[in-house]
Amino acid sequence: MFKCGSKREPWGTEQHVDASVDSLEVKGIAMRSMEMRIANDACYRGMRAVDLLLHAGVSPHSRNARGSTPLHLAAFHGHASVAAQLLSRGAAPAAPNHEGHSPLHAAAAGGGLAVARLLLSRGAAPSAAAVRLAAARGDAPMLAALAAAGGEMDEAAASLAFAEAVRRCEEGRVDGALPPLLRLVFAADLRLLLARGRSVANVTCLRPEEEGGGYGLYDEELAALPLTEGRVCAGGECCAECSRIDFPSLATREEADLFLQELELAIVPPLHQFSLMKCAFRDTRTTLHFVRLLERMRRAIAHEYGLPLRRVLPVQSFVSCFRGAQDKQGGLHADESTHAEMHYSAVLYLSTHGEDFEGGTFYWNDASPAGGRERLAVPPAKGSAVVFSSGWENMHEVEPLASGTRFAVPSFFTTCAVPPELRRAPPRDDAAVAAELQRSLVAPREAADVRHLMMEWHTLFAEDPADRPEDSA
Ligand SMILES: O=C(O)CCC(=O)C(=O)O
Ligand SMILES: [Fe+2]
Repeated sequence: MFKCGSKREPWGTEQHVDASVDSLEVKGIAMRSMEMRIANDACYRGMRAVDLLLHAGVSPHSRNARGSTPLHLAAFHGHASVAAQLLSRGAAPAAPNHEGHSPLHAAAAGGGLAVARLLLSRGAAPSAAAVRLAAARGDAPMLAALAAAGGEMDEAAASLAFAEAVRRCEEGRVDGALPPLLRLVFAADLRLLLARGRSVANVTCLRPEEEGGGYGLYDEELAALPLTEGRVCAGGECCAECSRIDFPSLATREEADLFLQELELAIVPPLHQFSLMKCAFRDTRTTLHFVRLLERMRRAIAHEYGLPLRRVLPVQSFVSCFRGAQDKQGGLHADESTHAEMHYSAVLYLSTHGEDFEGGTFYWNDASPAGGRERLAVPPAKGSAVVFSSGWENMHEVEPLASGTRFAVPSFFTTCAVPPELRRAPPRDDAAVAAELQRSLVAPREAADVRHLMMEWHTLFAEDPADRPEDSA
């Protein structure tokens, strides 16, 4: 039986051999079948033997029982020179087999990057199925090659790639291949998020009239504070424009449900909060789900406010859980007023108003032009999020919970630089990034490790290596 290495061959080479035992005679060499011989030689002897066979008249279009061509087989086994030879002899770069799989699909399944690049350069289209195969294998270079040709990850592919990243972390395989994979997932997540839609309401930035004032105020005191146009953004570099953005689906329902399952076990009464720090001491899977969502919020903020990704740092993120009637949940406040370094906020909801709980609605609370205050309701829905500039223009409050359980993930970001005394040299390469992820996220030994991660985040999860800051925030 024909076997090529130890790889599983999804397009059925083995059946092919069983099905085509027709003897042929070429230049005195007895063979069971030409197709088999090409496939075999592609695997073991490479181009020279294939060259001889092709010269002897074997067709590069020959197919096995599943309709796979020699090009499919060369692609799966990563023989770029054989594939090039077959292509130069007229092999069709995109011909599907009986299952509809193209040679590129075979390359994506087998990890033959050079063949994949060759096929793409000959016009092979990167199908969603090929992208998903590469995603499931966590093959970042293959995913990058497919994306460069227009084959970007869809939601299923991004989740497969992330699941593979989680698996590697759980199995202790945190190496230089992991950061590029995570960066691809995070970039896909932002693209997919924006495709799911959002609605933006621009608002005039507001700050306290009195310089240095306006901090630590709540409720009536805050409502009465004299304000003027502009941002404070103490110590940071914020965008000059302010807004509030509704994302109907910052997390998909499946993601929200998965995360929620974990949280329901982790946040048991009387606990009603769960921070990333506590999360990192719980288990790798929950931590990484948290990190993926937090990074999506960070990228959404950088994108919406036109800020370089390296300037947006997470300062705090936690899951809040309120159960049953609560007299007071969140009075009127502005996030930047409560903590000066909070410049951008995001609140992701994991529960739905009217289904999982009653009350608990989020309200914008603005001074009305006619005097007094006016409120605008944002009823939480599973997977939805509000993202906003944290200044005095975006005062908000949360209505007391009447019944049910309400999970939310309030997250706060700063544009302040990391204080010089806490800065570390940015990691030199992806192996160093991986080592840092292992130390501060996958297997932290003390809370300080996770705390430090927040400050290093922007260097570990930069858009690309060139975006890693040399000496600043
Ligand atoms: O849970 C919410 O809806 C908002 C929470 C909030 O405003 C905050 O934590 O600052
Ligand atoms: Fe808030």
